[in-house]
Amino acid sequence: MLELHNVSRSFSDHQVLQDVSFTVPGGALTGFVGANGAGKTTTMRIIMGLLAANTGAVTLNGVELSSDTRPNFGYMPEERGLYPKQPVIDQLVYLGQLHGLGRTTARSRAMELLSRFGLENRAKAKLESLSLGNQQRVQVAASLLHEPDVLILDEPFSGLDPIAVDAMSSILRDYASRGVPVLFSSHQLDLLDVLVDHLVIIQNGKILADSSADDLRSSQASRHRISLGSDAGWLRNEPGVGVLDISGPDALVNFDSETTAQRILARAMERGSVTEFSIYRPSLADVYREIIR
Ligand SMILES: Nc1ncnc2c1ncn2[C@@H]1O[C@H](COP(=O)(O)OP(=O)(O)OP(=O)(O)O)[C@@H](O)[C@H]1O
Repeated sequence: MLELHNVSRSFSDHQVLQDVSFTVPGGALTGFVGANGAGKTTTMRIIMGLLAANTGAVTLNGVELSSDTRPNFGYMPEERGLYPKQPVIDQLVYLGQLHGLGRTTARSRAMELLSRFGLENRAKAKLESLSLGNQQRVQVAASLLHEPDVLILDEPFSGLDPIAVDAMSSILRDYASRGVPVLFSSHQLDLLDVLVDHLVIIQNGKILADSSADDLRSSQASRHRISLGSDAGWLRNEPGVGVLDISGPDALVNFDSETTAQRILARAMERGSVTEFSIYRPSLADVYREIIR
């Protein structure tokens, strides 16, 4: 398990991270979300040791990180680090060697990863000749070459089409299933909903949530989605009903009790047709919007 303990960081007088503490469990995919400028990249760079924290510590399995332990990290930075004009395989072999692999091992690891990502036929192509999705896969392959103990990825899904998103998701899930902590940032909340096991939410450099996805979803009051044959505006005047949204005949509400839910169902049926009356399970996108409000 990777843990941040009260990490703070300022640039001049701008405090970018304030007492940031969270966990990235092993064997789980952890999503890291927050608005532009919230502090995600800064946090990841501190985890990687590319930037120093002013205060606080980062530990892996309880041991504070030093430059000796960080080489086992895999990192995909926001500013992608590969050379567009160089052949894919040459760059991967070179990076593998930088991580201490012998040339032959680096080449065989690189080819193994490329074939796992369906790119074995593009090994000799220049990076720039690949589609964005395939370039992104090569970037991830570069971060996996040395079989890292921790994987940190800055927006690995940005700019990918749905097929490439699926491929990237299965690569990350596969890697996490080895027991490795995987942390990735993303602005795609719908994707996080299906992908992550654990979610960390950051806003203005402060952590607002650090929980399993299931706990976060169940932390929200249960809601009901109602669709009627006519305008649902009357629900606003009913005691015990909290209206979250009404749009013509459709409403999203919460009830103060099951008794209220049953009373409203009966009232709705008296008034006309009821096409939907169902419990609505909040998505992580709903939870995120609720928490940052
Ligand atoms: N080297 C730096 N010098 C000064 N300010 C910086 C530096 N690096 C980051 N910042 C500031 O820190 C804040 C957080 O930036 P950061 O890149 O960590 O946010 P982010 O959550 O990754 O944003 P995005 O989603 O847009 O990538 C921003 O206000 C940014 O301008």
